[in-house]
Formats: sequence, structure tokens, C-alpha cells
Amino acid sequence: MDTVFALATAQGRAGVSVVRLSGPDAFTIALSLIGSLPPVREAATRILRDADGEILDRALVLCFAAPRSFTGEDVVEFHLHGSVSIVQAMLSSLGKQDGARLAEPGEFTRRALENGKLDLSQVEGLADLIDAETEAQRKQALRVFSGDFGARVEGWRSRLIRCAALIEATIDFADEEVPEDVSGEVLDLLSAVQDELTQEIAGTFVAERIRSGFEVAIVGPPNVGKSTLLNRLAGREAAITSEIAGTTRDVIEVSMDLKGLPVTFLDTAGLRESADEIESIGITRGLDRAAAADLRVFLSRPDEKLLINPGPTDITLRPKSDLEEDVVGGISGKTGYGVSTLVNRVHGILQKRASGIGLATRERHRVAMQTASDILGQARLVIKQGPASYDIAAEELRSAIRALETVVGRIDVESLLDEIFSSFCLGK
Ligand SMILES: Nc1nc2c(ncn2[C@@H]2O[C@H](COP(=O)(O)OP(=O)(O)OP(=O)(O)O)[C@@H](O)[C@H]2O)c(=O)[nH]1
Ligand SMILES: [K+]
Ligand SMILES: [Mg+2]
Repeated sequence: MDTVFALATAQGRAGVSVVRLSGPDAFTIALSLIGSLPPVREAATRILRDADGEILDRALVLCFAAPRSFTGEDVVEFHLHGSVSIVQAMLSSLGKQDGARLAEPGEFTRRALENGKLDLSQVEGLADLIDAETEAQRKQALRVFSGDFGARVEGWRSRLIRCAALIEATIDFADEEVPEDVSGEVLDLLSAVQDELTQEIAGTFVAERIRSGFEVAIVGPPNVGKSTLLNRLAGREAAITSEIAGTTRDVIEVSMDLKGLPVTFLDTAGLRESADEIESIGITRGLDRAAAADLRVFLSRPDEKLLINPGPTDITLRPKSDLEEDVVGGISGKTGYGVSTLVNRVHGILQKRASGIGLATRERHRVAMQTASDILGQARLVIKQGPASYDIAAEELRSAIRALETVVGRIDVESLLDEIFSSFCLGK
């Protein structure tokens, strides 16, 4: 196993830059640079010298002995003064050491996974944590990274293993004496696991939204001020506005951090029957996106007929309320009237949905859980047919267990690994 190194902090000038070294030769290599190693897990300053004895920097050095480190290997962290030239000199000096090479993107995390320091869902949580931009994304990524989801999967897995063991014990006995009837206990366990899977699957939808953002579509007839409202929300001229009806054609997206929630507002083409071919295409696109969005804000008068109807949680506001005497329930993108109320309402609705969140964040988690749940449904039917079909049931339980194991990376994950680690940057 090579010893690998990389800059663990961002590129460029900084107060401090951390270079991390991990692998079997980490301590030997560090020793040749700093003369003497500080005790493990104790920070100490050391003079760093390259092979020619030239001083590179005075650095804070931290050693972690295997297996109690991020990667599970011997690790040394060098906290350098954050200058581009010091980091460059340090990396090139490490590169000249026997058995040391620059780490590939995600290699530290990959080693942590291989050494059992993290499970696969935690690796995904870590990737999300590094990418987190909003409060909700950070909290969610931390829950996954802390291993809560892995622990839940482990709970399902161990109950299924118990079911499989009970069923298999009955098969072995079948020829001799009358086996004890295990079907009651097994069926109870299976339906409990299946219920929990169903609940968690429902939560993945929300979790996915927290990860990639909620969509809120602004819809209404032409010229009511949809694009003007979008620009007001964005705080910039994201969309073209004009007094000409039918200005907006393509869907314009603006993503923002809405009080901690990731939200993308969509401005859409004004809804009307149009003879203009391009405008009609725009209207169709807008309708599709609006229908798929998490929430719709209608700028329209009550009872106005549109090509799409508001759902029960959608918001309807009277447009251009600055031109009216009675402004209650209205909005004006032009003056900003009602905009903060709208933001609060949107936030309130989405926050409520976000509270139904599950621990699983990825489509592949959902697919694995759905597969397991479907197989368990089958297995329950088979078990109800009696001991004669228990060998089929046992096989089905084993496939359900395998499906769940892919979530935490116990089996069959090589192809997944490359996909997941390709999103990591160098030094992670
Ligand atoms: N008085 C008033 N005028 C507005 C308001 N919002 C927009 N306008 C004006 O109304 C016209 C249409 O505004 P847009 O934002 O382009 O309307 P739109 O709904 O996006 O129009 P389409 O994209 O063509 O469907 C422009 O001249 C805006 O300046 C408002 O709240 N009050
Ligand atoms: K317009
Ligand atoms: Mg517009």
C-alpha cells in the first residue's frame, strides 16, 4: 500500500494550509522532514526541512496512529503557513520520498471506507457535507455522515437475518420431527421491517429535495408581472421584462437559500392560447415544469381560467396590487409589496414538508429499499403457504438482505465507488 499525500484545505493563499500524509510509511517520511515526531494526537511545532536540509516552514504537526485516524492508517497532518509557494515546496519534497505519491481525488475517504472507518452511506454524507450550501443541507448531510442511516439499515438487516435463520432451521428439521411453527414470529418481524422501509422510502423524496432543492413555479397569464417578481426575489435582473405580452419563453431558474432551505424559483411563459409557434412551445414547457414543481405561485385574479389549476397548497396572489385600492392578498414585484409575506409563506409550506424527511438521500438508497420491500412482500406470501415453500422464502430473504447491503457497501460496490469518488476533490 502506497503512502499518499495531498493538500487537504482549499488551494491558494490562506492563514493555514493543511497537507495530509497517510499510509504505512507516513511516520517514517514525516520523521525525515521534521527530525522528531510529536506524541500521537498532540500538536507540536516543528521545523520542516527538505532532503537538502533547506528550511521549508515552521509547522504545527499532528500524528494519528492506525487505526485511530480518519483513514484508519498512520496519518500525519502538517499545518503550514498558507502560502502557495510553501505548499508547493512541501508537496514536491514529499513527492521525492520513497513510497510516497500524490493522492487521487477522494483517496483518503476511499481508504477510510476500505478500512471500515466509514460505510458507503457515510461516504455519500461526507460528499454532501463538503458540498452543503444551506443550513438544511448541512444538517441532513451530518445526519447521514454520523452513520444514523447505516445504523438503521443494520437494524433491518439483523432482523432479516434472524428471520432467515428461523426459516432455515425449520427446513433442516422438516424431514424428522414436526418443526416448531416459526411463521408467527417471522411474519411479525417481516411486516415491521416492511413498514419501516415504506416510511423511509417516503422520506427519501423530501431528502432528495433538501439535497438538490425545492422548485417553486411562478405562473399566470401574460404581462401580470411574473418576471418582475422573479427579479425582485432574485435581487437581480435574471429575466427580461417588458410591457409586451409573451416576453418570457424559456423557463428562467433562480436558485437561492430561502432562510436555510434550498429553493429554485421558476419563471414561466404567460399562459394563453397563442398562434405563435415558439410562444406555444414555451407555454407547454412552462406548464410541464409548473406541474412537476413542489409548489406553484399563481399571479392571477380569483376564478380566472388558466391552462393549469392551483392545487390545495398552492398560493394565489392578485398581481400589480400597487395599481389597486384594495391590496389585501395582492403582490407587486414592482414596489416589493407583499414579497416578504410571500417568502414567508413559501418557506412555511416547504419547511413543513422538509420535516417529513428521511435519512436516505439518494435515488440508489430508495431503489435498494424498494427492492428489499418488494421481495419481503413476496416472502410473506410464500411463508403463509406453509413449511413446504420455506426454501423459496429463505432464498428471498437472502436477496432482500443483499439489496439492503448495497446501501452500506458491504457487497458489490466497486462500480458505485468509482462514481461516488469521482465527485470528490483532491485531498479529501
Ligand atoms: N404597476 C405595476 N407594474 C408591473 C408590476 N410588475 C410588472 N409590471 C409591469 O408589467 C409589465 C409586464 O411585466 P413582466 O414582468 O414582463 O410580466 P410577465 O408576467 O413576466 O409577462 P410575460 O412574460 O410576457 O408573460 C412590465 O411593463 C412591468 O414593468 C407591478 O407589480 N406593478
Ligand atoms: K411581459
Ligand atoms: Mg415574463
